[in-house]
Amino acid sequence: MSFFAYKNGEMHAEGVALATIARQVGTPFYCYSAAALRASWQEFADAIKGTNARICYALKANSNLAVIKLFGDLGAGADIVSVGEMRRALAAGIRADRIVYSGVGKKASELMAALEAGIGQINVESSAELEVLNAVAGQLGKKADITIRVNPDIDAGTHEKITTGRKENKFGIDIDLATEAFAKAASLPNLRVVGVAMHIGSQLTSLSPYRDAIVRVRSLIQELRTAGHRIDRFDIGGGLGIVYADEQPPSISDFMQVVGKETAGLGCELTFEPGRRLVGEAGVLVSEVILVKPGVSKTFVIVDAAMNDLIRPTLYDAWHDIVPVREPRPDAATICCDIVGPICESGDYLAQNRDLPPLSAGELIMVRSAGAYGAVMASSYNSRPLAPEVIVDGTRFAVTRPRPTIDEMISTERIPPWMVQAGQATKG
Ligand SMILES: Cc1ncc(COP(=O)(O)O)c(C=O)c1O
Ligand SMILES: N[C@@H](CCCC[NH3+])C(=O)O
Repeated sequence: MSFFAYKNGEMHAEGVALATIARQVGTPFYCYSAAALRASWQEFADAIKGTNARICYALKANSNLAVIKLFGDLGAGADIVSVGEMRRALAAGIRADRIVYSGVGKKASELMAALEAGIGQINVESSAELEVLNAVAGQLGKKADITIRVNPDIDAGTHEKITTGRKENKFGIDIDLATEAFAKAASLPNLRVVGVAMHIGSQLTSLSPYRDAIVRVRSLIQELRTAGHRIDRFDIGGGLGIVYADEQPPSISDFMQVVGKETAGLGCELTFEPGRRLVGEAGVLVSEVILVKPGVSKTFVIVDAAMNDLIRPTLYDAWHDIVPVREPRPDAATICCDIVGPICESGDYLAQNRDLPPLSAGELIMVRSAGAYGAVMASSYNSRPLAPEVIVDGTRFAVTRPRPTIDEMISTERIPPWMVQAGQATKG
């Protein structure tokens, strides 16, 4: 079921026409469907029913407070990678003990903030981090519950910039060095090892890398137990893919079956950290055509969303489906065009060589599957205000993060006093 569909010739998010939102909020804007978010959550919830497993939503995919709150209310914990994300999870009402803190480079000050807040699990990724965390926990008179994230050296078969489980990637401790790390952790008085973690990459469309990685980590768990370590939790990470073009990602229930089969008999509580799969298809980016520029070799449709709003096309050569907000006639001719933004970079495009019905200035377009790694990766390059975020729920909609004004963007900056004085002197 699509939560973004044409009704009466106009693209709607659930019961709200995108053109209505555009009139009120301006363009570009991100729009999320609450029903779509609930539906993707439900798929996970159904698949883990009756098992010893929990879902910690990976905030990095979309850290909009309303989105986090929606999942939190449905029972999600959170997977965070910074104190900023921790603050967001807590502000949205997720209990600290349901938060897992991942990340390859946590600073002592961040670890301290996490322990002070009572974060439930810290996934440690290096021997150096074990020592720092032990020292910080000691200062606070606390014992930190940790897992050690291992790097199982498995090719996830995804884009090279978002694969994380090969030994040449910076993440986790090499599985071959893991026993040493666990022994070290056990010797540190302020740490309590509760399990093992992995995360092999993002936008995975095949289950075999998960299977292969779990098989490796499973034998590690058995070895660790033989060596006397208590391993109660197995954090599988996130990574499940979504549809951008014609991918066929596995269903959540097939994924859970594979995980269930490969972890059977281990007696571990499982943690899943899905991000993209929960939010990706539940969000779109809406933009207005500024002008159309026919060229000698191609036609450029210049829109008011740019690489600063959605960086995925230029960063990962990612393909996002783009459709006009006003439904084209079924027999409408198409033209091949590049959909580009106003930024001063040739890499500023949302799509290249795309066949679309002819578009004209003032028309709206919708970029699909933009709910994950869209707004969170936006910048204000070229001093462009961050696009606002809107959530639709049935026939209601609300702006959850407004567009900042230019004044708000520049008002926190300061010109050093000596420059102000020098300027006055020059003028004088
Ligand atoms: C440790 C960890 N967990 C979870 C995720 C979420 O990944 P995804 O959005 O692909 O589900 C990531 C990002 O890839 C991650 O680094
Ligand atoms: N930012 C990436 C995903 C990175 C996953 C984080 N470890 C994307 O847009 O596909």
